[in-house]
Amino acid sequence: MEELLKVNHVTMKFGGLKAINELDMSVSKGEIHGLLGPNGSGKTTCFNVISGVYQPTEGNVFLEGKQINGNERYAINELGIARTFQHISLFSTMSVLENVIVGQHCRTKSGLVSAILRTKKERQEEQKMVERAYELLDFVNLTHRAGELACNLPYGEQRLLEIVRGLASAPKLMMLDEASAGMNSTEKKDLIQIIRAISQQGITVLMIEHDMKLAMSLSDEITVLDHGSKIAEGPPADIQKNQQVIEAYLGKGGVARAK
Ligand SMILES: Nc1ncnc2c1ncn2[C@@H]1O[C@H](COP(=O)(O)OP(=O)(O)OP(=O)(O)O)[C@@H](O)[C@H]1O
Repeated sequence: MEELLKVNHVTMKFGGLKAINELDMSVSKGEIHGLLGPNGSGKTTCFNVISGVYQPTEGNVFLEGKQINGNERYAINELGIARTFQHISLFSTMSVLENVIVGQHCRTKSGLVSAILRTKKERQEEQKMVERAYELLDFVNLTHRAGELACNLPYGEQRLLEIVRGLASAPKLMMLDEASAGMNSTEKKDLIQIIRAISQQGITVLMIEHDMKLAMSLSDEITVLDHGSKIAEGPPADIQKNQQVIEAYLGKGGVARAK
């Protein structure tokens, strides 16, 4: 399959700590790729490097063969990468609809002058953005919440709103950082359908996930980190029986006890 994202020999140091250590990872176009690993193994740092929150200490990140590290976050979003955050990061005092409209910002064409003068072109574009925002809200069954403040939504719906805000930028790659965290089992079932539907739209998904069942059932490919290094990669069936992965999660003592 054609490669969409390439993480090439990336190291990310914080002082003396190597949060990521010479990581190579490849995500193919169209796949759902799980990024797993125990707490503190470097998953979120990896997301932060890919999305431009951090510049890697060493190595490079490529999207469709083009180097993207060195760019600002907004530029990386414009190039086609959207993400959600482990700790929900919405514009909490804006409405649900406004949050999705803001997400489309990097795809708007009208410049500052037309925005101030509110030209016909600008009004038409605004109308299109509202229509598209409603379509996206409908996609995650949040249309009825459009006028509410984002901060008033229940936790699970805030997570969905973060996803559609990301989708609003029409990404090639959607990165989900623990999208199912704090969701109940019904919400998780809905989330699984939503992630599959995102993938069916041709958007590649890279997701950090602590719910093993969810990660194993959704992912086409999985990369596992431990202490900042890649310890395994492959399809879920291989990962589930990989001894190094089992030890990373359970510890050697835990493996012995489980036997
Ligand atoms: N900005 C930072 N400054 C210093 N250390 C950091 C920073 N960000 C992450 N770290 C450290 O890097 C290591 C990897 O953290 P990271 O959050 O990437 O792990 P994770 O796999 O996402 O963990 P979790 O599953 O608990 O979210 C940890 O030891 C963490 O304390």
